[in-house]
Amino acid sequence: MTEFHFTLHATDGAARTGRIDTPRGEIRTPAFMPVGTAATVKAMLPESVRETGADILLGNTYHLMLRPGAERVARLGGLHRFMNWDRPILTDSGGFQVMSLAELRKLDEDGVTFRSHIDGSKHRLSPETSMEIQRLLGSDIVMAFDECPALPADRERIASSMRLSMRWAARSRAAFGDRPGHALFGIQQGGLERDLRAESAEALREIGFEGYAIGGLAVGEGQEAMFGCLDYAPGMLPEDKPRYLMGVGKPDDIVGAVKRGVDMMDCVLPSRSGRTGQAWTRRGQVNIKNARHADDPRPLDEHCTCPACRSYSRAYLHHVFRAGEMISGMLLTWHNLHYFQEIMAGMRAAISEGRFAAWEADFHATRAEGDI
Ligand SMILES: Nc1cc(CSc2ncc[nH]2)c2nc(N)[nH]c(=O)c2c1
Ligand SMILES: [Zn+2]
Repeated sequence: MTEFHFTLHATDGAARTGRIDTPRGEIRTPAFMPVGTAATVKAMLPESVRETGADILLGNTYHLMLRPGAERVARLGGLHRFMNWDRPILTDSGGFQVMSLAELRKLDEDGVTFRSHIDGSKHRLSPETSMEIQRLLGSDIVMAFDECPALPADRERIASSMRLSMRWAARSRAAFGDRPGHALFGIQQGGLERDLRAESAEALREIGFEGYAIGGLAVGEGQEAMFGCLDYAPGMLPEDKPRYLMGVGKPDDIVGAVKRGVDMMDCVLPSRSGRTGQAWTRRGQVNIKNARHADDPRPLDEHCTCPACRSYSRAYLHHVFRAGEMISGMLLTWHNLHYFQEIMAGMRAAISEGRFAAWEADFHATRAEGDI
């Protein structure tokens, strides 16, 4: 049985490239993880997600515990079997989604009680129940149960929330048990406060995890503040373990995060914006619903090798979006996920060849501002 093991191959400044070996396959870092919230990457078949270059995808404890239920998924063979994805899966621990989606939630030292946004039924999440749910799902990378304070928040609120999350991190570690080949990641909190970020990193290092996430960012602070925090936060975490920045982001967020030492990221952006007609390309964004594309015979991006760009015109994509046809969301999601993976592959190669700065300069130079 292959253990869970991270190997660093090369660094270029603070940027790193490497590989995570897991029993279900390798994860090439820096890695972008598509989000499969309800056991599906929306509008994509799993084999298509793999074709875009993804090594790992995300699932959600919150959504799956409510529907179809973690016990049911376990009875049916676990999440990999259930959704026909046999490579690594990372599941978030649920606390973040409760605070952003559930109704009537009550937070206390032990955990959080909430009502389902689907049918109003009452549920409880704690470090212990989150670990049990993620075990039932069978995910390869389990996230510690944390609390992510909504910003803006004052320093005292951020400090007390972070310290609660650190107590929950210790309980998550204890409840996770001994699961060879599986990983538990701790989540650093502390908002934009450097000293609180350091306190959190030290607390997590004391407990010991197979990987470390940077939480509490991409919650409305803006790119400048996020990068300011990423100028020091990744370096506070053990350098021989993967660093996962949660919920990020737009292409230029991703490039800036990798530049600052982040190894893994996830975001709903490429899939969600694909369904709304927003295409991300190396020359900037294309809003395919815009009338200017109605007669355009060119592909979204003439350099792109994805199915949408190989075989369809902007005029066609414009038409099927305007007509509300399902193929519209499929093709743009595929293109966006393909493009995001192309960015990751480009950065992995550039870092391993010591030319990240040149790659980054070219990345920014070709991105015309606004719609193209
Ligand atoms: N910005 C952001 C995003 C997410 C969701 S990541 C995700 N889950 C499922 C899909 N994507 C976070 N999750 C946790 N547990 N903690 C955080 O601080 C946090 C911060
Ligand atoms: Zn394409």
